[in-house]
Amino acid sequence: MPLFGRKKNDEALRHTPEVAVLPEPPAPGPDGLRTLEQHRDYLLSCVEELMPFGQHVLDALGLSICEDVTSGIDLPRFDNTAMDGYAVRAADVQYATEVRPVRLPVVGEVPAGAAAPHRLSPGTAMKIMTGAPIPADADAVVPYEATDRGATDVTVHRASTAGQHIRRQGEDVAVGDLVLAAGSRIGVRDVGLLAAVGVDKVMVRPRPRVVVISTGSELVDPGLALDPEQIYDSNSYLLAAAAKDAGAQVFRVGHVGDDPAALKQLVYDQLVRADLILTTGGVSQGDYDIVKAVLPELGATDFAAVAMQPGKPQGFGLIGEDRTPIIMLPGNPVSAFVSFEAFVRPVIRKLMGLTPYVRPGLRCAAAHAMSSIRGRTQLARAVVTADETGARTVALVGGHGSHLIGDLARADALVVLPAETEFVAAGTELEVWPLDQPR
Ligand SMILES: Nc1nc2c(c(=O)[nH]1)N[C@H]1C(S)=C(S)[C@@H](COP(=O)(O)OP(=O)(O)OC[C@H]3O[C@@H](n4cnc5c(N)ncnc54)[C@H](O)[C@@H]3O)O[C@H]1N2
Ligand code: MOO
Ligand SMILES: [Mg+2]
Repeated sequence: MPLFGRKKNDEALRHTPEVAVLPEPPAPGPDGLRTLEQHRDYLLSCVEELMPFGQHVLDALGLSICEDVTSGIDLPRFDNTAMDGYAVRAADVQYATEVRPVRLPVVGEVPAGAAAPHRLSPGTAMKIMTGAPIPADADAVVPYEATDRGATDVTVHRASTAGQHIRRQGEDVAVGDLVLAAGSRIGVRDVGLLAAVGVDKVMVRPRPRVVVISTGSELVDPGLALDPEQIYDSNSYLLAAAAKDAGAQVFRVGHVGDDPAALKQLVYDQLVRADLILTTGGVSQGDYDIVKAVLPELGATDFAAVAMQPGKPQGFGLIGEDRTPIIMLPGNPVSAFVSFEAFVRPVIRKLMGLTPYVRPGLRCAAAHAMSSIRGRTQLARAVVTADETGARTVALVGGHGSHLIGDLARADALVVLPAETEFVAAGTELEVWPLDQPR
C-alpha cells in the first residue's frame, strides 16, 4: 500500500488521540434505532466548514465565497458605442433623410482600445468602432448602414437622436455595487462578472478532499478477470463519482481485504490528505465486518442503527490527530448510495460552506399504491414522469433489495416512504429526491 507523506509509525498507530471525543449521540427510540434526520443532524453537528483560502476566480467555480465582493469600477467603464459607425453631434443629423442627406467631414477615427479624443467640433463626424470610447462633445452614433461609409466625408441619410447607440458608464454596475454576496455559490455567470470588474482572486471554502476506500476480500477492480467467488468493486467508483458530483476533490483509493491490520494502516496513511474519509462495507454483524472492529482504535467512533431502508447500519468517527471525519457506510451498493445522499452529501456541502440540504424538495403524487416497512423511512428507487399539463407522478422501479444496483441506475429519483407508513394509496403526495440534477 502506498504511504502518503507520513511515516509508518507503529507508536502513532497504537495511539488513540485523547482529544477525539464525539458529542453525545442522539438517544435511540424504543426500537433501538435513531431516525434518519437525527443521524444526519448529528453528523452535521460534528463537522465544521473548511478554512477559506484565496483562489483564482476560474478555479472558484462551484465554491462558496466567504466575502462580499463590491465593484471597484463602473460597467460600462466609460461611455462607448454599441455600433460601428460615426460619432456625431445629434443636432447635426437630426433632419437627415434619404432625400435630404447630411454631409459631414470625417475628422478621425476611434477604434476600440484607443483613447477618446477630447472633443468633436460641430459639423464634423468621427469614425468609431463598437466598444470604443465616445469623443467628448459627441452625443450620438450613426451606424454605417445609415451612411455611405465615406472615409474623408460621410453622407448620413437617417436622422439620429441624442444618446443613440451610446452605452452609458455605470449603467450596468456602478462603483461600490455588490457583485457577489458572502455565502453565495460561485456560478458560471459569477465568474464572468468577477472578471469583468477586474477581480482575479476570491476567498472561498475549498473542495473537500474526500478519500474513498472500500472493504471486502471478495472485491476486484473493474477491468481485471474474476475468480468464481469474486465480484467487482463498484462502491468505491459509485461513491467517488457521487462525491465528485457533490463538489469534492476525490481520491479513490480502492479496496482493501477484510484484514484488520491492513485496513487500519491504510486509513491511517490516508489521513494526511483527507478532509473526509468514506469507507464502505464491514459495518454490520458479520464475522469479517472489520471496519466496526478496528476503526475505533484510530479515534472516537459512533456506530448506529438508523431507522431507514436501505442504509440501516451506519458508522461515523473523528479520527487521527486532526480529528478527521470518517463516514463508514454499509457495503450493499444501494445502501451505500442512499446513505451518501442522506448523510454524506449534506456533510460535504457543510464542509464547503453550502446549505447542507434543502428538504422537503420535490413533491409528487404516487402513480400506484406502494407498501412500506413500518418504523423505517424507506428511500425507494423511483422514476418521476410528467404529463402534458406538467403534473408529476412517481412510480417505483424494481424491488427493495439493497443489492439491486441495476434498478438504482434505472431510477431517476428516490421516493421517501415515511417511517409511520405501511401503505401508500395511489395519488398520495410523496417527497421525492431527484437524482442526477445539478444542485
Ligand atoms: N445478521 C445481520 N446481517 C446483516 C444485517 C443485520 O442487521 N444483521 N444488516 C444487513 C444490512 S441491512 C446491510 S446494509 C448489510 C451491511 O453490510 P456491511 O456494511 O457489513 O457490508 P459487507 O458485509 O461488507 O457487504 C455487504 C454486501 O455488499 C457487497 N459489497 C460490499 N462492498 C462492495 C463493493 N465495494 N462493491 C460491490 N459490492 C460490495 C458485499 O459483497 C455484500 O454482498 O449487512 C446486512 N447483513
Ligand atoms: O439497511 Mo441495509 O442497507 O437495508 O440493506
Ligand atoms: Mg457485513
